[in-house]
Amino acid sequence: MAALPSETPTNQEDEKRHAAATALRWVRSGMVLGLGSGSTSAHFITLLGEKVQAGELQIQATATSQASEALARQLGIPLLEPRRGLRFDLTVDGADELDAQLQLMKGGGGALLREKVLKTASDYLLIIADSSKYVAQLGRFPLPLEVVPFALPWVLDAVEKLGGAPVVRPNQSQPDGLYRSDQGNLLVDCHFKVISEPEQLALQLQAVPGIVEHGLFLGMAQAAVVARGEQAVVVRAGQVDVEAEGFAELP
Ligand SMILES: O=C(CO)[C@H](O)[C@H](O)COP(=O)(O)O
Repeated sequence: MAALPSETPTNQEDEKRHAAATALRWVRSGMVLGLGSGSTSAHFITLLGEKVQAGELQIQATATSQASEALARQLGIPLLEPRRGLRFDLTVDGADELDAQLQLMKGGGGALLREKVLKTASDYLLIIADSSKYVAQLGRFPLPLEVVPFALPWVLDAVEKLGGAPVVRPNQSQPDGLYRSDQGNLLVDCHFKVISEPEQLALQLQAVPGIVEHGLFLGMAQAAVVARGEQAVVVRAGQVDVEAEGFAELP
């Protein structure tokens, strides 16, 4: 795995904010943006909102979750509803894990379905992450699945056969004690420990009826900004560049 610069003691939240601030260099006035979900994306949306309020950026956006949409609305970011033909110049989103080949694990915040929908309608996916997310191999973080409630028992059986220990995501504030996605579906977190063949696993999961989407995002991201200590590095498949003037140009 291509190495990040050596670690200096830092706060994870500072790294998230630093990655989000660096990602602003990708944004140009006139762009239509996809807004990701989770705490790193929330930093990005907040910083973006400040630029919009200051009149420094004119952009429009669609969010990947109700939470991100509410934050963007509160900050005065012009929002677009889903419609046919809508495309995004750039989507900026977090990840639970990423490797040097830009294989991603996403969905820790439960928004993987909308995240994949927006990514598929985007010309460019930029991932923003703190250094803890950069891994040699995917799988330590449990792989999230969005699952139709009726199909749950058979999905659990199928995941077990594939070698992952499935856990239905809890939410104690719900009457049934279970977490629901923005679509009203359940989330199942699959503990594989190591995912040695992500492409094969993705195909196997796609073949299980009732799994609406899985959290493996393979071959989808163009670049990632990973913050470590005071530095932000840009990861493109197989390559790590320490922050440098001009790296942020879109291809
Ligand atoms: O995939 C996601 C939500 O579905 C998030 O991007 C992922 O969970 C990272 O979250 P955070 O930035 O809070 O660490």
